[in-house]
Amino acid sequence: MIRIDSVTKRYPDGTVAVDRLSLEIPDRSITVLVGPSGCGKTTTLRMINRMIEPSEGTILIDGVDSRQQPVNTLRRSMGYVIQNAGLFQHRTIVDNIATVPRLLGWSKDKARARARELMERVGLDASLARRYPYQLSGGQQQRVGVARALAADPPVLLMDEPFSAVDPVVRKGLQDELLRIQDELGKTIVFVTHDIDEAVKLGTMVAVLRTGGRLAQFAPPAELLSDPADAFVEDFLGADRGIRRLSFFSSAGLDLLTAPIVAIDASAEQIARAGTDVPYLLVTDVEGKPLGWSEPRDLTAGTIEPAELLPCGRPFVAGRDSLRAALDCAVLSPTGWAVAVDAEGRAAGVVSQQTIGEAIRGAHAEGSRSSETTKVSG
Ligand SMILES: Nc1ncnc2c1ncn2[C@@H]1O[C@H](COP(=O)(O)OP(=O)(O)OP(=O)(O)O)[C@@H](O)[C@H]1O
Repeated sequence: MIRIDSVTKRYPDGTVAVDRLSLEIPDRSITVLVGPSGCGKTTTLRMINRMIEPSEGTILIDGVDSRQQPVNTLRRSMGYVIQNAGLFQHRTIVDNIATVPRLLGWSKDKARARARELMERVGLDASLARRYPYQLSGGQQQRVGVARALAADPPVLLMDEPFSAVDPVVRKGLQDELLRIQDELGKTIVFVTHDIDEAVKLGTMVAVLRTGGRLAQFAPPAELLSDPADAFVEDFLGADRGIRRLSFFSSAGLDLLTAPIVAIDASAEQIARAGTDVPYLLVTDVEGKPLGWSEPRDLTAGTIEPAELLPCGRPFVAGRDSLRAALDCAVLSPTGWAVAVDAEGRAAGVVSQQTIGEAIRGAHAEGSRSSETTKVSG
């Protein structure tokens, strides 16, 4: 839908912010522009909606040169979200969100109804509708910014570091919300960030730019992590690239053991049978939810005290979470074994660090034969 074709931006003082950039931005997915400060991300984004005009090259929207469209029509087909949301301080939340529909000539009632619907969609409580922006937290304001950009249902969303000013917990919530909205609405999103973790989490495709506005690599995140194009990209991805790549491998194939799991009301015979050739047993409550670890010889039927067990730590959800999540659980576990649970939080099995290590080696070997890796949650 959006094709950037050999675009250069030279500012009047001679600064080349973007240098012969070509990118095919796929429809209905999130394309992230990432790179160090000053590498031309914002300039590129603003050239898409013509807030900045390219010096050379063309930008095609649905195959048509963007310069052939009236600039107002073009901008209304592209929602725009910036850092700190950029809300109108003298307007209520509902009227901020209704801005573009009102400009398009919708009645006040219809525009406000649409705004209220969008508040719900971006996770804002209806009670905030009559407030003013200064009466909202940073994260809430950012949600209003997203709702405002979506108000006229534009096919394209341009987002310039929208979540950079909020704390990491709120930021994660906003990122998850964006992925959910994208799943539901299927917008074409171009997202600027300088945070590679955010790029890897959100991007279907990630464009890494280097200073001087040149493209270093354009690839899906899994490929970026497995095959960085050069030393610059490798450096930008950071030293823990290998660990991060594990987020793309599912825990579904892990060999989970169920034998070393006993319920708190287990009989002496059940404990003896479970503990024959494992160093630790996982004790669960009567519903099967993990309570903690114990060496088999320390367990006596009928007298198991949850407070005396070794903590079992955070479990991973079997099949849903990634190998990275499974490894993290094992590394943090006092026994070196990770606990897998089902969607209801009941123990689904246990797995040792060693088995996870073997699965990782297998996944890497498989991954190097096929680049068909998709994102896994957790
Ligand atoms: N109006 C301008 N006049 C001259 N140079 C400019 C202008 N706007 C931006 N630049 C320069 O162009 C280059 C790219 O700027 P741009 O804002 O696109 O980068 P960025 O990657 O978005 O940076 P950041 O992550 O710091 O926001 C920088 O060197 C910047 O100083």
